[in-house]
Amino acid sequence: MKNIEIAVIPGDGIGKEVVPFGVKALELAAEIHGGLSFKMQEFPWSCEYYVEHGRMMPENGIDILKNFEAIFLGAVGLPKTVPDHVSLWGLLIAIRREMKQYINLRPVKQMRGVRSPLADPKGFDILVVRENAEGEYSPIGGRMIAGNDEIVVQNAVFTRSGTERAIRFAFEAAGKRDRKFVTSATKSNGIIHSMPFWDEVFGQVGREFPEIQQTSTHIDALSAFFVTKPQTLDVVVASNLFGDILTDLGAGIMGSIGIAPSANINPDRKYPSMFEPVHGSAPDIYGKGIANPVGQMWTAKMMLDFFGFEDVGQLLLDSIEDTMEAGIITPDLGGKASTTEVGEAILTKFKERGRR
Ligand SMILES: NC(=O)C1=CN([C@@H]2O[C@H](COP(=O)(O)OP(=O)(O)OC[C@H]3O[C@@H](n4cnc5c(N)ncnc54)[C@H](O)[C@@H]3O)[C@@H](O)[C@H]2O)C=CC1
Ligand SMILES: CC(=O)C(=O)O
Ligand SMILES: [K+]
Ligand SMILES: [Mn+2]
Repeated sequence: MKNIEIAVIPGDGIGKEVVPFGVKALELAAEIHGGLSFKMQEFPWSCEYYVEHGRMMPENGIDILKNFEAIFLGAVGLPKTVPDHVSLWGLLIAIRREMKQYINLRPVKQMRGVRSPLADPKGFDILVVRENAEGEYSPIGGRMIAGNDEIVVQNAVFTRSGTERAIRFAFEAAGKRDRKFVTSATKSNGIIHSMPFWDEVFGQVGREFPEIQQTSTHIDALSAFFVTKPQTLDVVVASNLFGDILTDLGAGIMGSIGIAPSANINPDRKYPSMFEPVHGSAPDIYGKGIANPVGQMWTAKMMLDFFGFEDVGQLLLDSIEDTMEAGIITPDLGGKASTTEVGEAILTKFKERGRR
């Protein structure tokens, strides 16, 4: 029997509405598998917690999380109450960095049962490998001289080790896929220090993988290719910000921001990895009961995969697609079903598939 201890952080907004279905999917996965169990502990760390305590999590929050094998998170952010840079850097980004979750894996693929907004999606299947611990997400810089002459500096940080490990991870991931093709997202025509450096490292690491087809594409053109010919892409490796933007675009071509999953991975497994959907707390729909739970539930599948339970994870993904194919979908996908109706329908399918 494998027992996995998980810290559950619903966070803010619709995170609180979709996480319960992700948790139920994990519990059901354990039941179906038979040799797996989860011990979950929930933490109320969020913007509401901030209002009460003046911080997003306790001072020893990171130490507390280190006792778990994984973190299952919803979303962070309540911009009318706490500025986004304060809330995200106080919880989400703090965890990514402190836990050395330097890889963010984000699949982008055409789903059964979802109508892609692309006229001819051609079965695209992309894995975005996003550098997740440095790059453009950086606390370095500052503001001076308030008023009309104000000066603001924001520095991006690229280390050789950080860049190499992200790119190497992407090549290794491509080696396990059919197409064996890595595209590097660059912008070395406009960003004259970090991106030529990124390209140089991509070339150097790429030489270790002669069996993998490899190319560099500027992020602007690559964004267009996500729309015009996503079926030509396989693994895409990108810096922190580029990967962030490309994966909401990826969610868009899949059909909705509400269905995309992600895994913040510490490949060394020295610290817990964190699993959260791509989407944020969606304050515009929070409280209406219409948030799509698919992103959170597919994220549960990524966690099952990470721990080596790919078979039951595949059953969960199949159940998600069955449900969408049956037309049980939330308004973001053009349907009328509620969060609960979709979540429960997926769990019912999952139970059926688990019995077979
Ligand atoms: N990883 C995280 O925790 C993230 C947090 N945020 C935070 O979330 C807050 C809102 O940010 P936004 O830029 O509006 O991004 P968002 O992803 O929360 O929402 C963007 C749009 O997608 C829709 N949407 C998102 N998830 C959905 C779901 N599951 N079902 C149906 N519709 C869904 C929303 O209603 C909204 O119209 C901010 O505080 C932001 O900083 C944003 C992105 C990621
Ligand atoms: C904040 C956000 O959207 C992300 O890093 O994924
Ligand atoms: K999220
Ligand atoms: Mn994002």
